[in-house]
Amino acid sequence: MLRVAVPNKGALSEAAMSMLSEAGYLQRRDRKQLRLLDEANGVEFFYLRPKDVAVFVGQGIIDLGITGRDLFADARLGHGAEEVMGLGFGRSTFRLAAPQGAFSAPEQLAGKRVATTYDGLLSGWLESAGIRDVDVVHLDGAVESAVSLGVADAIADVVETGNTLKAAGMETFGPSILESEAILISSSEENTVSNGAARLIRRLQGVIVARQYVMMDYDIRREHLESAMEITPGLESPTISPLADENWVAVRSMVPAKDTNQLMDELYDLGARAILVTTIHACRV
Ligand SMILES: Nc1ncnc2c1ncn2[C@@H]1O[C@H](COP(=O)(O)OP(=O)(O)OP(=O)(O)O)[C@@H](O)[C@H]1O
Ligand SMILES: O=P(O)(O)OC[C@H]1O[C@H](OP(=O)(O)OP(=O)(O)O)[C@H](O)[C@@H]1O
Ligand SMILES: [Mg+2]
Repeated sequence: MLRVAVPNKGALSEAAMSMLSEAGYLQRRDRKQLRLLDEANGVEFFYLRPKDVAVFVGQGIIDLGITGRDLFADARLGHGAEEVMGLGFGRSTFRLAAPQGAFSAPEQLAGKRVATTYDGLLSGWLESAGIRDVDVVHLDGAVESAVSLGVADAIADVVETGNTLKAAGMETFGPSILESEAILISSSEENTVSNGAARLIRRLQGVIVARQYVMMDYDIRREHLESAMEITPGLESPTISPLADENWVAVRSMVPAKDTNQLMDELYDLGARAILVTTIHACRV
């Protein structure tokens, strides 16, 4: 039986469960439920603290898990587990921040105190950046208050909209330490090719593609077909069907959802007509 860890609370929990539901797996209804057996799919789900997911998968107790790339890096597992793929939700950036004007470069942190919830991630980055003698202060949350309360000179934290930092009168400085999103991790490479795991990975890939692509249909005169196919090359290659009027063909192609309007404008300018866009409910790529 494949064992899969899912965040039980926090920023990633709901989105992780709805992605698994979309992929055809049973998910818990009760927020207090700690495990759930999906017998039909041969998977047992364990609902764990997102920070602990990496630990269980790293020790091989659980085969696959969903967590944040920043949380995974923070666990500093070395070869214990590996990232299989990004899941396209829970995006954030891990940044240094301090009161406006206090610091302009991370090198200035030598000899200073930096508060964070992610000490493993921060210490690893400071080491690799060659910034020594930084006092990393561990806090469990509300890190933005650390400077005004006098326990630190700067902080390192998750930034999504930047509203929390702004409200605390702080600004980011230095480079982005990590671009994070929800990821699928695996306890070993062999594990990802076992029957149940390979199927779960394929299903999640299908959900990601169904969310990122739409289906575009249009009619175009034959002489413009080649240029049109350059605009909508599709995943493999577009489907071309004959029309009753033999000067025209119908084209069907998957295109990135975010480019929809731009592509419709380009196709229209080329002479395409009856341009239709439909969402993809599910797919296997
Ligand atoms: N706005 C956000 N705030 C916090 N975490 C976010 C945000 N957007 C995305 N994430 C991601 O969610 C994960 C943090 O999950 P976690 O459950 O620890 O969040 P949390 O809301 O801080 O939970 P808690 O504070 O209860 O520990 C990280 O991978 C982080 O990058
Ligand atoms: O850039 P923003 O969109 O403002 O989001 C980032 C903030 O959200 C998270 O805090 P959370 O609400 O999880 O509280 P916590 O610090 O107590 O964990 C994170 O730690 C930042 O404080
Ligand atoms: Mg938090």
